[in-house]
Amino acid sequence: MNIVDWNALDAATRNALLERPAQTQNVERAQAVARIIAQVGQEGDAALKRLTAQLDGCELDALAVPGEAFDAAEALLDATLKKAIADARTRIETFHRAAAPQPVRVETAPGVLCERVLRPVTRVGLYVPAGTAPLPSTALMLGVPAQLAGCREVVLCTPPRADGSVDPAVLYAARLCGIERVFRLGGAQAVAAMALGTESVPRCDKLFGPGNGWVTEAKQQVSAAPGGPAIDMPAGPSEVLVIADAKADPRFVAADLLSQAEHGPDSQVLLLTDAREQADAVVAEVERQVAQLPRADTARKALSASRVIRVESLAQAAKVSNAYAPEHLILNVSDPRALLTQIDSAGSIFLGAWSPESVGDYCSGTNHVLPTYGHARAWSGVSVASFQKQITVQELSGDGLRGIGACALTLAEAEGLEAHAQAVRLRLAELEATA
Ligand SMILES: NC(=O)c1ccc[n+]([C@@H]2O[C@H](COP(=O)([O-])OP(=O)(O)OC[C@H]3O[C@@H](n4cnc5c(N)ncnc54)[C@H](O)[C@@H]3O)[C@@H](O)[C@H]2O)c1
Ligand SMILES: N[C@H](CO)Cc1c[nH]c[nH+]1
Ligand SMILES: [Zn+2]
Repeated sequence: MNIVDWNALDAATRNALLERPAQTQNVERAQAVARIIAQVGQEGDAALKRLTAQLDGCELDALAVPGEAFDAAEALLDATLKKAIADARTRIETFHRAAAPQPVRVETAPGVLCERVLRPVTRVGLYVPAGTAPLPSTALMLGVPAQLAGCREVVLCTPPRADGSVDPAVLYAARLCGIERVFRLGGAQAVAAMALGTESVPRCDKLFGPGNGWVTEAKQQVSAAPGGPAIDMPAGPSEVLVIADAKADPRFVAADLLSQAEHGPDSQVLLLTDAREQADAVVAEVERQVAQLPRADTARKALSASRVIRVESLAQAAKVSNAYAPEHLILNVSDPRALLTQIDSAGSIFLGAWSPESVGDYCSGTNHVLPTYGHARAWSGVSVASFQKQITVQELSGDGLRGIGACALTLAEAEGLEAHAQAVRLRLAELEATA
């Protein structure tokens, strides 16, 4: 890990430094994903089975996980893990319920009632990654808000293991969220199946979930197609940016950086510090800790695109962080609340020494499906609102229309839209005649 001084760099080098490794457009991958989507569209289940054999090394008779596999998964898991999944689920539900949008009902003028009602997206498709490692926590992060929103049909896809089975913890977490329609599908083919529908997999209105470059590319392609499903956001390879001052414990900082580096070779981790010794200490500590990780090779690949940047002040660190817009931001500084006021863009923020990013991944209660690639500049993480439509409603009494009708007439006439004006004028005349 090289250490660089932000203030010694020219503008072009600074920009290059804040680019994601996976951001450069991968034309070959985009074309391969387009071919996968086309195959699924043309051949349905037959293409899904062939692609699963090719890409996941798994021959499948049926794509759906059989009902008895859920019971078997529950029996197989040890009690401590089941309790951890259930406890995490409870906290995720507590936060998401509290943060859920509320209906609105307000009179904007006498006799003019405006409302917002909430309706679930009817049929949603969830993707739970399992390439590098199965992520049952992601099943909770998607399943809980889908359940709270009241989505009527929820299907979940996750890559199968070579023997055709699915990680039992994923099945257990899915069932805790009321999901029993699980398909043994991964990558772009899973996304294509949920977007287009096949003999087995229902076509979904909106797709959710993180994944590797194949999954993210596929989500973007299917949502861009005419009539394609909506997607939650581009939630690609994990990222963390840590801002640490001289007081931060370099062991904690290094561990936090490595926690996201171990996700995949194209993950990216950054450290910004205003303390020269802190940068040196963290680099040394990362070297020490990475060697002890089972996923040392993966983490080392991610570290090759990592950044350690010295800044002149924490205020400058906040500006650099805002420009990068990280998925996760850790403020490991003496007064994190003060620094928080200077942060504009991040998926999720962790304050102080005792808030490792890992707790957000699993069990503090916030959602871990978050925008990457800098999309945190404009997107938010998954929430109950992501699974809902917010529909506005208005109801006017005769007096209400009398009160605001002239305003509508003036604006319609100014826009030259006579039929708009007429729809108001006719009613005003009728009210006049019957008064
Ligand atoms: N942003 C977020 O909120 C968030 C949350 C959790 C995980 N993540 C990220 O999700 C990703 C999970 O990736 P993963 O690989 O572990 O699992 P994954 O399930 O996303 O991908 C595995 C699938 O990729 C497909 N695939 C692999 N190589 C392929 C190839 N050469 N051609 C076509 N398809 C291929 C296979 O079908 C396989 O089933 C990681 O990058 C992790 O950082 C992000
Ligand atoms: N850090 C990931 C989101 O970028 C989520 C996750 C799941 N399990 C562990 N981590
Ligand atoms: Zn993680």
